Amino acid sequence: MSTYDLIVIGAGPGGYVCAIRAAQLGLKVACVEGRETLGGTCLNVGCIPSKALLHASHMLHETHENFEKMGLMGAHVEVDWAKMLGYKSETVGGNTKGIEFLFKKNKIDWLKGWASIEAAGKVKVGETVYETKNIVIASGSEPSTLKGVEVDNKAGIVVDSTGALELPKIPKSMVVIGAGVIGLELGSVYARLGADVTVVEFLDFITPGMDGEVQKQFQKILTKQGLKFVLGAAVSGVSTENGAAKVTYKLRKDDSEHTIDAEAVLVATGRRPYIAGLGLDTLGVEVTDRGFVKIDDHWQTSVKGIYAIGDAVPGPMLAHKAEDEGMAVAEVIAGKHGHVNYSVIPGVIYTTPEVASVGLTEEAAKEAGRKIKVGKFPFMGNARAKALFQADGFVKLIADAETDRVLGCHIIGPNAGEMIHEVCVAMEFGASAQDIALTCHAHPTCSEAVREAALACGGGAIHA
Ligand SMILES: NC(=O)c1ccc[n+]([C@@H]2O[C@H](COP(=O)([O-])OP(=O)(O)OC[C@H]3O[C@@H](n4cnc5c(N)ncnc54)[C@H](O)[C@@H]3O)[C@@H](O)[C@H]2O)c1
Repeated sequence: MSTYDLIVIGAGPGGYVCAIRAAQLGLKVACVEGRETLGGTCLNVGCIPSKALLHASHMLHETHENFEKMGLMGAHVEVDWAKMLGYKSETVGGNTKGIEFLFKKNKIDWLKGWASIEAAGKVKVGETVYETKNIVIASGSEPSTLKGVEVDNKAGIVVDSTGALELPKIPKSMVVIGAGVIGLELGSVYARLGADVTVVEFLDFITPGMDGEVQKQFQKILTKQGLKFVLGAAVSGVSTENGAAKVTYKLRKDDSEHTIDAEAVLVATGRRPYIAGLGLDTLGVEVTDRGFVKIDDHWQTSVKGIYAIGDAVPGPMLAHKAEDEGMAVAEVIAGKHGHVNYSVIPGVIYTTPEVASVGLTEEAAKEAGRKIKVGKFPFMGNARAKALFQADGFVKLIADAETDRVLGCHIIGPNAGEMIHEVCVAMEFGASAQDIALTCHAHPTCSEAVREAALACGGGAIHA
């Protein structure tokens, strides 16, 4: 059997991107994937299917809430759930097939099955042991479990993010446990589809790690959209009876116990690395106390020739962070320089409006003792956002008080997930807020709000 230069374990965004880049650099590459289709969590049961449902439910919301305001009259649009799920599956299928095509084009062997590592240089799939010079672990993550809560995606009552993508019906009521990215994206899907959604969150605020002002405004916007929030509440158990669920939680402020009944419960309390079965213990690959694979500056684990990237290693669990690491580690293995700028990794919540951020929050900057300027601009002053009925948010740009260098940006607004990239590029180039302010922005666009926030870091925004 021929020897590979690289075997990548896992064909999610980290793994498949790593395999493609390594093949482009002339390496002989195989990628092991046990799922029926390539693309990992992101394409199969994560980013992509959820975006299809977010889009469809947003369209529904537009017909119900905004069409009449624009003079678009007519019959009330109804949901055909089976058809909507079909659209979601087609979106997924088109993308996973695309990766298969890219593998063929780049002459990457797809080793079908679940891998374990016998030793450095030996990967076992089924009964076959493959020889390779290098191994990259890109095995991703899985939903974490919660004590007292049993997820059963098949039954479709208490589900995790995977089960929430194909509930048997649109529930009349839903409890979402955890006000993180998954809980709020999928919670807003079902709220728009007509469910009465209550989000129960352990902390006293939503979206931990985000800018404080963004958290508050985002919660207000979601509340206006019909989501209810119970904050400072620890869920201690969920029971099911007669096709419905009862969620028990304790308020942290007074330890009082409460319950909520719901037709469906989404458990969205985080994800954990998926590395069971790889045989890392036997190999002596070190892991952190939270179960992430330990790596050095070149993504190499404690065992030479075995690398790890993506959700399996510490850092934000984001597909694009995994992709960047995948490309970088392929470069390193090919003897070149791989680089990831961890201070410029955007984060996006794909609700409507979207929430996007990059770099330092105001709180983190202050905690680090940095002197900063904050330039804020509300979308109320942006003509385009107003025409889209999405003017409730703002752009907040953070710059160094002395050098004016851009340190971070936080946006709630229409297509914030697209807009954030102008700031990412600016940060990569070490730009100042003035550089953004002096850059001509097309009118009328939502991106003008980014320029206005940059102007607000200096002489002042024009339309504020
Ligand atoms: N758009 C995106 O970029 C995107 C989309 C989906 C997932 N992801 C990533 O996937 C990972 C998992 O997402 P997530 O939303 O599940 O996790 P998360 O860590 O973002 O949020 C989980 C929330 O659950 C709360 N929680 C934990 N235990 C609780 C309890 N007993 N009762 C009440 N609340 C409790 C936590 O305080 C936290 O706010 C994240 O790293 C996220 O960034 C990203």
